Amino acid sequence: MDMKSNHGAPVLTDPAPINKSRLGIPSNLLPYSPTGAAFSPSLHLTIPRKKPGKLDDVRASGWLDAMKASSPPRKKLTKDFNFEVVSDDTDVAYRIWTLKYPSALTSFEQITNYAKEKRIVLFLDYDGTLSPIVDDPECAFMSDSMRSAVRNVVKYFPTAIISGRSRDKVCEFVGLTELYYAGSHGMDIMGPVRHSVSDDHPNSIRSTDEQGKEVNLFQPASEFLPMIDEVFRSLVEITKGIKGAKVENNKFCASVHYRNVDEKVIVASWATVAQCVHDIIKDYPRLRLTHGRKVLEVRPVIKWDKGKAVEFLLESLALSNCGDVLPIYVGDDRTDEDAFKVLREGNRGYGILVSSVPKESKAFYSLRDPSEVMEFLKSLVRWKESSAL
Ligand SMILES: O=P(O)(O)OC[C@H]1O[C@H](O[C@H]2O[C@H](CO)[C@@H](O)[C@H](O)[C@H]2O)[C@H](O)[C@@H](O)[C@@H]1O
Repeated sequence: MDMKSNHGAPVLTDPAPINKSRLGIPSNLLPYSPTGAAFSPSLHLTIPRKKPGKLDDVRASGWLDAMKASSPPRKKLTKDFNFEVVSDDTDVAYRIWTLKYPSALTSFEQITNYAKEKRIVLFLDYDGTLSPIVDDPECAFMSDSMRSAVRNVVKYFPTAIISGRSRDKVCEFVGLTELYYAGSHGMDIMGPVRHSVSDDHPNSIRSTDEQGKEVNLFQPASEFLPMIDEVFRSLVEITKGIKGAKVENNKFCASVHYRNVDEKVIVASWATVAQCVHDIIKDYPRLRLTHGRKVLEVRPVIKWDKGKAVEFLLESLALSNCGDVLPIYVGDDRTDEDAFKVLREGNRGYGILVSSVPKESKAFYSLRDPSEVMEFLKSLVRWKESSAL
């Protein structure tokens, strides 16, 4: 992989927002959907207008549709996949879906057959993958059994956790030192030191980890730190009257959670959250919005994402461009699709989507939930141990 052309300088895209948008909405305010996730245009909310025309901004730009789509109703899910099933038949729909995205557990032999003679590198998302989704983001703890599964897998396979959270926060949740961490959707990578071109990048600095080990800290969006901080504070201020809304500082991005906001409460609905975020970021053409699971994420307009982070880490580990390397990425969210895409399009490895409902994805395989992720990690360890005998 050519680090100079691919990673050396994350290029800032054109900050000029006007005339590139549909409906005259600045491009940074359009829902960012690199994978073409389906947003239903027919979803409709009855919401009183704050100011004439105002809520039309977020509705027309698709924000509300995308917010709805972050937890789609059963009917919609089955309709998206053209399943002629009634809404209660989610299990049937799921089983049909797994024809396209087979379970990584039932396909385990197929995966390991392919992995024979190859070095597996593991990339794991955190929320919804290693820890179950919970109402309070501060309480998304990883179970001890999951921690022990990760600790064991790390003994055999180079492993990195790539999260939307701040790197410090995800390190604190995971509490293991033997692996690599990338926070802020890959915009804050603490990886191994390697005397390669990536180490010479201005956004790359030598540092030491908590154990005093020399590491390479790569922060391609470092110049955005003051801006994100300012926006974080404005978002806290503007949403403080919205019951259930919560703003999280993820260092190089800010996340506005609406999981606990009542979707239909007239005075403080999802539409109000969307409008508040819109009102703040419309003045920041160098920031854009992405959608996660009941969360709006404000992040810099740079060409950097979890997919780039995977490529960067493979390069740092000197495992890029090696025919005998099999990267496996396990994740549950839209932002993980960037990594699935990199693996699929480069024909390099497998994405595994964690989902208990049918979803379109660039992944190859699926797992239902974090407990299946744990089972998969344990299976990898058993396989490795038995093949070493
Ligand atoms: O890339 P990830 O590690 O999956 O992080 C993505 C976001 O995860 C967190 O939010 C999600 O999980 C919360 C806890 O289960 C849940 O309450 C929330 O609704 C989910 O969106 C995290 O809080 C965000 O900052 C991350 O960006």
